[in-house]
Amino acid sequence: MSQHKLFLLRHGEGAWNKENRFCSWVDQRLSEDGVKEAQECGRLLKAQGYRFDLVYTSILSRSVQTAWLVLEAMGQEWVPVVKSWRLNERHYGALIGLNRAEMAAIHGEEQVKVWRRSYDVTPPPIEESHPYYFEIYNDRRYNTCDVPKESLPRTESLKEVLDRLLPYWHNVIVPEIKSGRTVLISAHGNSCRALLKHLEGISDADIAGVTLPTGIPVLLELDADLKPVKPRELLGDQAKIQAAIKKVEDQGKATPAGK
Ligand SMILES: O=C(O)[C@@H](COP(=O)(O)O)OP(=O)(O)O
Repeated sequence: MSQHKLFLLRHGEGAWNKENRFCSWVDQRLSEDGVKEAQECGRLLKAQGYRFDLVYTSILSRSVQTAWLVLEAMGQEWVPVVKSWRLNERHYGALIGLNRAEMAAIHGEEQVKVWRRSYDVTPPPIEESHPYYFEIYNDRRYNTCDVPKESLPRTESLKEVLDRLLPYWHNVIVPEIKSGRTVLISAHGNSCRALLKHLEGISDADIAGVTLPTGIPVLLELDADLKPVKPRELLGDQAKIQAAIKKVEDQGKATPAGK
């Protein structure tokens, strides 16, 4: 029997989603379309009568901004928003800032798919010579983490995302859900995929086929042990959602659709 509703949300479109660049730990704000997606998401959730008690975000602006816009559109601005680096997007290492289509043209679409969607393949780490290294690690938000800055990742597979996310899930989020609070997690494509893998028991192979579009809320209905009682539901116009998923998948093609 469904005891709890949990909502996962990949933030609205960010500036680098539009440019088809791996954004990861670079702090980009939402694009104009991303702002609209987040507001639309809030309007949809309000129209369907949902109410949140707590919102969790990463410490990247695009997920925080999305949470604010959703709550504003729902008229629930008072709801607490709690942030943790453990919900950050996957650290894409040396791939950060690179264009996916250009990478596919150089390394092949299959390699780009392996980097983006496989469970346990780790891209090369980011080095100090990388153009975004100091922008990331000199940012004072990374002084606030529950691990020393030196221990923060320099690259991650999806498995490593799950490894750093699960302690936060179990110790911080689970007790709130079990105490009856309705939680929204406003995070990222891969941090949400990692959590979905855990909650739904998706195999290492099958997680490669799971892609989340921006700004679309995912509803999970969970039993008392936080096991899903039915398939996840992506809320909204299903034809538009399928088109949005295809658009994200096609970002890894050498010549993305529309070019
Ligand atoms: O890091 C990024 O560029 C995207 C994910 O990229 P892909 O795994 O889809 O390539 O993360 P998000 O926009 O959810 O923060």
